[in-house]
Amino acid sequence: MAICCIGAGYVGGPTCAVIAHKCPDIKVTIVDINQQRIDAWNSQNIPIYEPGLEEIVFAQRGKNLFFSTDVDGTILEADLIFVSVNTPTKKGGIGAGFAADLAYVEAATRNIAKIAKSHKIVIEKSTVPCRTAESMRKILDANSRPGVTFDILSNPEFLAEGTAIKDLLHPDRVLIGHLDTESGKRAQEALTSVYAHWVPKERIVTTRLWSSELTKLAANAMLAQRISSINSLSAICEATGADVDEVAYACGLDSRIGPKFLKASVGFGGSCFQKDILNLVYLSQSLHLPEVAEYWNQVVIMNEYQKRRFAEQVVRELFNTITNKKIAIFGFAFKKDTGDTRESAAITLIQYFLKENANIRVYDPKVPESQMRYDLVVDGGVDQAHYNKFVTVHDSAYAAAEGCDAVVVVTEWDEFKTLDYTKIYEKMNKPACVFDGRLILPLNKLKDIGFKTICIGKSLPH
Ligand SMILES: NC(=O)c1ccc[n+]([C@@H]2O[C@H](COP(=O)([O-])OP(=O)(O)OC[C@H]3O[C@@H](n4cnc5c(N)ncnc54)[C@H](O)[C@@H]3O)[C@@H](O)[C@H]2O)c1
Ligand SMILES: O=c1ccn([C@@H]2O[C@H](COP(=O)(O)OP(=O)(O)O[C@H]3O[C@H](CO)[C@@H](O)[C@H](O)[C@H]3O)[C@@H](O)[C@H]2O)c(=O)[nH]1
Repeated sequence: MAICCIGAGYVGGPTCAVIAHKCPDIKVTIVDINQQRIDAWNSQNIPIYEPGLEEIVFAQRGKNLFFSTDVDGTILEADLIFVSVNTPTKKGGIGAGFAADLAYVEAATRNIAKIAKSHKIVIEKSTVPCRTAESMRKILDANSRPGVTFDILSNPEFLAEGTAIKDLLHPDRVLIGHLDTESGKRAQEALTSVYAHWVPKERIVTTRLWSSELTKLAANAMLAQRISSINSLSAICEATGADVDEVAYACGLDSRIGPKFLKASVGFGGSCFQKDILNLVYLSQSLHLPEVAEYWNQVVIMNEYQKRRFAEQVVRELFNTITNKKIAIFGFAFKKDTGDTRESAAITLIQYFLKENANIRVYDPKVPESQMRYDLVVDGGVDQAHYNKFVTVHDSAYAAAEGCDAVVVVTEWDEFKTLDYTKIYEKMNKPACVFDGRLILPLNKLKDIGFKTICIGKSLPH
């Protein structure tokens, strides 16, 4: 069997590397139109930081795992084709700001139709709106060579960045949506046989196509909803003296609620949650279900509120002005153990602080300066000259904090928990403040050192 994966990104790369690792009898080729990305996958410096990924890629590459820009040639020889391209939120036109931009999915689908000379099983791996498979089928049928047939499956990916390899090796479930036809069932069995190399049969769930597509949006919306719920409660905690960690812990002990995804924070980031909820909101609006749309939209609104609330608190605690003050930002990635910065809360916070003319000194163990510059200047609208004057990037937390008025913890990197905060305190301006946007620091210890400590969801006397 030969598998082609179109899209060598955060999903295509790790997912198909794990398939190659677990299925030595299958040839897996991951293709992309981005030459630079493919070159990086073929180098010693792979383009994605993900614990455990490098080891798997280095072990399989050149054996049954290949990275290539030969999209057409790979489609031609494949039996199964994963479409794992990006589906960002549309920036213009109908549905701008909400709907998913399906241009990349459509381009990949048209390419498959044009090239295929034999039957292909086309698998939606990208996160797409409900009933996208129907559009893909129409495109394939209308553009294929005579006699060439296709099956379409939905196989959404549930991996989280930072734990992608663990999630792929031990998934809670693998979901395969298929049409209720003989051919659809055969296609589903073919894909099931791939996952069955390592995933227990009872964890491979099969549903109708549309249920599978909707499940992906629903799962992300529900996960994000839990974060917005606890974040909304964090505001009540600060106002009342309750402690959000205690509330989350005690709520999570109820087996019907469970403990996961109840960590209050400066707000969720990442390329998926916001995009997929907005997608669900748009779908609901399109289906003339305004109350449903409004319900889910509130999850995003609460997330924006949380980021803004935290940024305003920093300014307030620094005597209502941060002009020319130095603020150390600990962490730029959207979560720990990844170098991905898409929709990171750090971007929003730094934009806010720059508008107040603060000096920003950033440290992140995995995000290079070029990425920060891209996110803030190219994508984030910060003036280049302003960035050059007010933002510096440092190679350690200690260096970033030197001479600062405040440290703001934005990403929950483990190393921030065990820094020598006495050493940091000594080199900061006084009063020295620590704002813990992730609830990871030993605040009582920091207070004893002399820090003024401010933490989401806790009204600590500082
Ligand atoms: N990032 C995640 O953790 C995650 C998890 C689950 C699902 N998803 C979903 O998976 C999809 C991919 O996400 P990602 O984070 O991997 O995106 P990504 O931007 O990292 O990768 C997508 C890749 O597809 C390539 N591409 C686009 N059009 C192409 C074409 N026509 N032919 C060949 N290559 C093409 C791009 O060059 C890019 O390298 C999205 O729909 C996303 O919502 C992402
Ligand atoms: O209790 C929590 C859990 C997470 N977060 C934040 O939420 C964001 C998203 O985290 P996470 O879900 O762990 O990472 P993602 O890689 O965005 O993964 C989500 O999005 C993927 C893309 O669709 C899905 O496949 C995953 O199942 C889903 O968890 C990050 O900023 C986290 O810091 C919190 O603030 N509190």
